[in-house]
Amino acid sequence: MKGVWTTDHVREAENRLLARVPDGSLMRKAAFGLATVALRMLAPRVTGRRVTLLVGAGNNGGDALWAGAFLRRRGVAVTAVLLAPDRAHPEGLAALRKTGGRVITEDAREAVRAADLVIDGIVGLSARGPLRPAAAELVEQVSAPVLAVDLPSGVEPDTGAVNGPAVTATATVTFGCHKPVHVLGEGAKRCGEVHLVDIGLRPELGEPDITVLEHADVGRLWPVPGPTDDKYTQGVTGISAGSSAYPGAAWLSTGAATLATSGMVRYAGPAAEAIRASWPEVITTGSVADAGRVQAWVVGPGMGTGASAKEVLAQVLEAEVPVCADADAITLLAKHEDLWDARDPATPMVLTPHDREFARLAGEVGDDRVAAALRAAKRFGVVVLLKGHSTVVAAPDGRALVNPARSSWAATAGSGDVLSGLIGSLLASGMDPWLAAGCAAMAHELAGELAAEGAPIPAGALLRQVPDAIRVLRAAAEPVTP
Ligand SMILES: NC(=O)C1=CN([C@@H]2O[C@H](COP(=O)(O)OP(=O)(O)OC[C@H]3O[C@@H](n4cnc5c(N)ncnc54)[C@H](OP(=O)(O)O)[C@@H]3O)[C@@H](O)[C@H]2O)[C@@H](O)CC1
Ligand SMILES: Nc1ncnc2c1ncn2[C@@H]1O[C@H](COP(=O)(O)OP(=O)(O)O)[C@@H](O)[C@H]1O
Ligand SMILES: [K+]
Repeated sequence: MKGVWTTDHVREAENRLLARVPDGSLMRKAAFGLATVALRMLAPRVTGRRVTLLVGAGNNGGDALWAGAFLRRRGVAVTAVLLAPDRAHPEGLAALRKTGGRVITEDAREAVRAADLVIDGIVGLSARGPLRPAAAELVEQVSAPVLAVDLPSGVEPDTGAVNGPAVTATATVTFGCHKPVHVLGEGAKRCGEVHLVDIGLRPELGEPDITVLEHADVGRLWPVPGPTDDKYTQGVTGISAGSSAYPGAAWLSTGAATLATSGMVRYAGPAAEAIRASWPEVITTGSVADAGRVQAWVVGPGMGTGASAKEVLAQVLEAEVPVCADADAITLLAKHEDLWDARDPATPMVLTPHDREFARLAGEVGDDRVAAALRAAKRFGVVVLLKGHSTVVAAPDGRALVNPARSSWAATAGSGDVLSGLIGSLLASGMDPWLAAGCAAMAHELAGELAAEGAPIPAGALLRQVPDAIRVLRAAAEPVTP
């Protein structure tokens, strides 16, 4: 598991650390790490290569200037462009000048265009809003790879939102810990590869604000049958989905539950015949009332939002087993407040809205997706999985998890139906609902990537890769044998 801390918490931790280490030592440590990555990006030839530093008013610029001094010692030709000449970090500037670095304050376009590598030290943790015009104009001239200091300037550090001109980095070097910008939304894409430099901050940081699961975590958590298990002990998943208009949603969701865990899947609804034909191992019935016992329900995909769908949803909620409510079930819950009364608040529930469904339920998502999901989770007393390129999973107790996608191939019609089936099967196994949603999000994204191999895919292809995704996750959890 990887932890992520908000800028407020990073700053508090930094202040505690700064109070007990010699002046300037943290910045030099950070800058040395930055220079090391810069050298790797310039390799194999380093001497004589041209690095241009874009230097802003604060410590982010200070990091860039100190890194410039380290690069000078390795024979790199370094030019610093000072965007706020009167406020450039004095010690960093002195160090760069001492090593023979060039410093300019105007006519910087040529230095930017001619660079083999540009280091973005415009703004870091204190950034607010997009790049200002002078910086934006220079950044537009860049054609070389960009190494961002702490974060790509112009991106909001705590949300990853991009609301105007911002740097797109080839790589980002961050210090002490990951921050939200590195895992959330557009910002995460703008970071490129993120390198973490240890500056001794970890002991000063408390519990992370956001958790990012890794393959090995999910591989360890994925339920597998043991010697004493049978088809019932592993949890039976119930799927209440589909309609005559959308039988495909039922097929995708049921298929995902069938492939995700051993045990048993029951389907209840109008697509029973189609389900039986392609998933013969699924026990099918026409209605939730006739379905028999399940340990978790998935409800919503393609079920419609009319009176009969509302009735079905109420039956599912009254069953007092964990529920994953997706798609039309979310719209129904937003439309009919009385549906919430059917639910025992102590029974786990996962809602899986995309942005428009979220808006119906809890208002516009806005820039801060983690805060929005946490707010809704608390208000409704449920786990909220907010879909997107970075999937956010928030629990009512304040836990937040982010699954940043490495590609966007999963953004295809019906892929959300697959996700709901995965979540349902993990809930049926008894997994904590917050983890169930997080593990499912990772398996889903990985299945999409395995299926796509560089070309668009339908949701059915993503579904077929679920077993391979689970294999990859489980393999990551295996101890390495020498
Ligand atoms: N503390 C530590 O121990 C360590 C810290 N470290 C480093 O310090 C960095 C944080 O440094 P910091 O706090 O000095 O602020 P920083 O982000 O450089 O901003 C400076 C000023 O920029 C301005 N500005 C704001 N928005 C802007 C925009 N959109 N476009 C243009 N300008 C904008 C605004 O000033 P304004 O012009 O508004 O007066 C703001 O005050 C951190 O990211 C890491 O790199 C490392 O060395 C490790 C040890
Ligand atoms: N840009 C994106 N990058 C990666 N994954 C995405 C992106 N957009 C959507 N997804 C994922 O694709 C799925 C789409 O779900 P949803 O919108 O409910 O589709 P549908 O209702 O057609 O099944 C979700 O798992 C979501 O997280
Ligand atoms: K930066």
